[in-house]
Amino acid sequence: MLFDKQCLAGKRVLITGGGTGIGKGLARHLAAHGAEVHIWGRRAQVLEDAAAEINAEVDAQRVHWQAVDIRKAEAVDAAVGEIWEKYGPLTGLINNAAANFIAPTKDLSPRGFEAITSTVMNGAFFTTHAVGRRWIANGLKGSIVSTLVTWIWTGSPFVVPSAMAKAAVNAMTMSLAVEWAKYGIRVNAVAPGPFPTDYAWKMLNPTDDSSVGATQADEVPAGRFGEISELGNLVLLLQSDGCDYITGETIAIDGAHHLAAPSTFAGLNKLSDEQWAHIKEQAKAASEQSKAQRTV
Ligand SMILES: CCCCCCCCCCC/C=C/C(=O)SCCNC(=O)CCNC(=O)[C@H](O)C(C)(C)COP(=O)(O)OP(=O)(O)OC[C@H]1O[C@@H](n2cnc3c(N)ncnc32)[C@H](O)[C@@H]1OP(=O)(O)O
Ligand SMILES: NC(=O)C1=CN([C@@H]2O[C@H](COP(=O)(O)OP(=O)(O)OC[C@H]3O[C@@H](n4cnc5c(N)ncnc54)[C@H](OP(=O)(O)O)[C@@H]3O)[C@@H](O)[C@H]2O)C=CC1
Repeated sequence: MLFDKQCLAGKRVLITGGGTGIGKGLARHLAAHGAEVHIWGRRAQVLEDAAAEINAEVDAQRVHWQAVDIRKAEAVDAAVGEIWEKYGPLTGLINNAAANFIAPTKDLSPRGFEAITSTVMNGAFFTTHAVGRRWIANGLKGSIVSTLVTWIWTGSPFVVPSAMAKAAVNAMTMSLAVEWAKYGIRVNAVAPGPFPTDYAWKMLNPTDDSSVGATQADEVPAGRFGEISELGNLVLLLQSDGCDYITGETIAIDGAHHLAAPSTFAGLNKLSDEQWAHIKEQAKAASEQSKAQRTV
């Protein structure tokens, strides 16, 4: 193990979207290094199962969950208040929840745009605001890390609402790093390349035709996908007290993918309307399955 098993003892970190994929991997990694972790999502059973799984692994009740829709500012504020009252102040926040699907921009409806941007941009702001203003009011320092993506620098066709909203969270990162440095609040972000997770791949690579650049391991100069433990180590460092002078940074962790150019969805330019209809049908089927489990 690279870091001491207890290096995050005394830390209390909230991870939005912590019940699945990367968020769950980060929850596991931080809990395995001694942190108390709070995970959010909209499906109670998914969160309960994730918390139970990790707690069994670490042999302690270190992971707690709340069903919260981060698009609802009042629900976010109430849930953060509940953590403060029941457990004590958070020391860290990971803005990780997101929504996304690939689609030709000309065919996007306003509601499709809103579904993605309200989650990625508004959700990250509401959570950051609810946590940050409590830190400031209580005179506490804290660490915020947002999970972005390298297309904040390159842009990417066919995921325009995501690219726009992630770029907005990058702007929030740089802006608040300056505004909140005097309170001891650090605001950073990570920009992962491809780390295949179940749901993201159903949304971004739902059919054989959609297997292009951004989701292909052989187009990563490092020749492989990322491993969540690597991302976990980076986030752990940013959540520890070991590098407090880093703030306002977005750190790529992508095996040099975005520097090598094919890491966007540009390859989807060749698809026909029929192929797009099939992609939408497959992605929507996955969404419907997940929506049926939502409790908020
Ligand atoms: C340079 C780049 C290098 C990087 C390379 C790395 C490669 C990977 C990079 C990955 C980066 C980011 C990844 C992610 O963010 S993956 C996250 C995936 N996870 C999720 O999306 C979880 C949450 N998802 C959801 O909640 C749903 O799936 C959904 C996104 C659909 C939102 O659900 P919601 O209930 O809010 O919305 P509705 O179902 O009511 O739909 C709202 C409108 O959107 C339209 N819609 C929905 N799905 C599609 C689709 N597949 N195609 C087109 N349109 C869609 C839907 O019809 C609604 O609109 P209308 O009412 O007008 O019909
Ligand atoms: N996988 C990859 O290669 C990459 C991923 N990323 C980023 O990493 C993060 C995690 O993605 P990944 O693990 O792959 O995908 P997942 O779909 O597994 O994770 C997204 C999580 O967000 C939660 N979520 C979505 N909407 C809301 C909402 N309104 N309120 C609360 N929670 C919500 C989902 O839970 P629920 O639906 O139950 O609410 C889910 O747990 C995202 O920010 C993504 O953009 C960045 C680059 C690459």
